[in-house]
Amino acid sequence: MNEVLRDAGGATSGARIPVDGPQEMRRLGRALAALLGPGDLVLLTGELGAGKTTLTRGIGEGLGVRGAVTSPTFVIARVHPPLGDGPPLVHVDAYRLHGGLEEMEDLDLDVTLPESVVVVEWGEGRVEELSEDRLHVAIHRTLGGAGDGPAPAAGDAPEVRTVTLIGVGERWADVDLAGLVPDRLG
Ligand SMILES: Nc1ncnc2c1ncn2[C@@H]1O[C@H](COP(=O)(O)OP(=O)(O)OP(=O)(O)O)[C@@H](O)[C@H]1O
Ligand SMILES: [Mg+2]
Repeated sequence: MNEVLRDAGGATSGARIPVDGPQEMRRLGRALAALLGPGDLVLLTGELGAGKTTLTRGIGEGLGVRGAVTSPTFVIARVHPPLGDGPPLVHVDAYRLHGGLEEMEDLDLDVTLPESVVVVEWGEGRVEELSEDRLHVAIHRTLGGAGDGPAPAAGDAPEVRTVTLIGVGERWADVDLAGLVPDRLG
């Protein structure tokens, strides 16, 4: 079951969603894409290999953009143009974005951020100033239900992840993040 998170002020909304395997992570991305529009900023956090790019791949599929989303290893940002009339997806790997926001603005993308959906891996603490409204998505590995144990060693533990979504700002105040259900893969 998804857990609803809400702060007293009401300007922050959130949810905690269990995700069982990479396929389901993609399907969650597809479902999330249905909530996203031009100007939206999504910040992804989670340790190496947590599933940030996998989630972004699903977002790209859900938005209907050109090109499969892959790890932007050799570039800081990649623009995926829309195939239909939706927004482009700008996928940023901020891991090496040491100059922070200015460097991001200097990337000389051929789309503007207000017309795009911008998804930033490792974005927390680096690009918040791009928008007052933003969606923080944190991916944690969990040992089948036992919340706070050490991260399981690769290969020998249940591949369950927990995705925590926190919407910051008015944009997200009334969005039903807890209602997100991983989409079917078509
Ligand atoms: N929910 C999940 N459960 C199990 N495995 C997953 C899940 N999501 C993704 N994976 C797998 O974990 C591996 C790493 O995923 P991915 O590249 O998306 O991580 P990442 O967070 O982007 O890593 P990096 O920090 O290197 O950018 C992939 O093999 C992917 O299939
Ligand atoms: Mg990645």
